[in-house]
Amino acid sequence: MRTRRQLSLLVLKNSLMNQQARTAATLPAPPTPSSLFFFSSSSRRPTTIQYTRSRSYSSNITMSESGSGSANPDLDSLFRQKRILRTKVKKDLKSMPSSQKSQEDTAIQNLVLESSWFKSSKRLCAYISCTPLREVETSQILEQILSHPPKDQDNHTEIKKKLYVPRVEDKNCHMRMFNISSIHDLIANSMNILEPAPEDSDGNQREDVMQASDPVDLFLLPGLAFDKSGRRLGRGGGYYDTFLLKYQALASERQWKQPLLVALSYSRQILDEGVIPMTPHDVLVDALVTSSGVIPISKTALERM
Ligand SMILES: Nc1nc2c(c(=O)[nH]1)N(C=O)[C@@H](CNc1ccc(C(=O)N[C@@H](CCC(=O)O)C(=O)O)cc1)CN2
Ligand SMILES: Nc1ncnc2c1ncn2[C@@H]1O[C@H](COP(=O)(O)OP(=O)(O)OP(=O)(O)O)[C@@H](O)[C@H]1O
Repeated sequence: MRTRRQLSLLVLKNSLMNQQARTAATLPAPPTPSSLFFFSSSSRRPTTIQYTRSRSYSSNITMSESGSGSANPDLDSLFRQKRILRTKVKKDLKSMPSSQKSQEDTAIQNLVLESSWFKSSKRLCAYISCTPLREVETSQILEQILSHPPKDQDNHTEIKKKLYVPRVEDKNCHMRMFNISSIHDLIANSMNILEPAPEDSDGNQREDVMQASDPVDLFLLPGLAFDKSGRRLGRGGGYYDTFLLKYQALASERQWKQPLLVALSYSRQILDEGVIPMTPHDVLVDALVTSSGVIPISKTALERM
């Protein structure tokens, strides 16, 4: 089995290969290292980071020990900066007044439920919000999807949406998304997050989204912090980035439209550009939903939202 470090180097290699195949438009000019307060000003090794606006973030890190496959201090430093930022954001979320939290939870979910891109979605992957993690709630959205299909303006019942939710398979960034049709399909895992068992109560295998014959059109993503360039800081497991890269590759292979990646965020989770450190496997989101409104970021989002 590969170690996390080997996996990361593999992803870096794939990412560099993918970069050649993609048409990448340029992100806004990156801030200078001195303006990134989480970036060390004493980096001892040469690091060139190219900011690309492709569906996944690709950074080209010049390794001073090229080809050695040994530790990369620049990458280590970025992961360290991510850990520091996670601690800071978690502390800030803990201090969020519960009245503000519930006001934002309701506003964000209503924005999603009332949006055309949500209403028109047929198959979606969403997270099951976990209260101790202080994530934006998804309970109202999930309830709406799983209970009664919404009615459109002419009072026609829309086609019931197909919902896939995450299940962590192991500690090696491996997560799957299974189809559920009821909230009762979920059980709490060791991290106290509700997730589906791979088999239903009749012993039938649930559909894994990677095996589905039709494309997912929408992902509702959790995260600890985001910026208006689409950068997303997760909880550090690498689960979502790994999954999204695999799903994007599957969609390309099958010539499907790429899914819209929408992250749900409290206002305080939106950080200034340049503050969120990016590592090679990070996938950019297409849009953010905050209590103040939807923020489309990518060209895809501007076209579809
Ligand atoms: N609701 C929800 N489901 C999800 C995710 C998520 O972020 N939110 N995941 C997204 O990947 C996957 C699970 N990954 C997770 C990774 C870390 C932690 C967690 O509890 N982290 C602690 C710190 C633990 C530690 O430091 O060892 C924390 O964040 O406080 C939870 C889920 C799949 N399901
Ligand atoms: N110094 C390091 N060098 C290489 N890989 C590392 C290093 N530190 C952490 N990792 C790996 O990177 C992955 C975490 O990536 P990252 O911190 O970008 O996750 P995330 O984007 O916050 O999480 P997610 O994708 O689940 O939302 C983990 O698999 C971890 O083992």
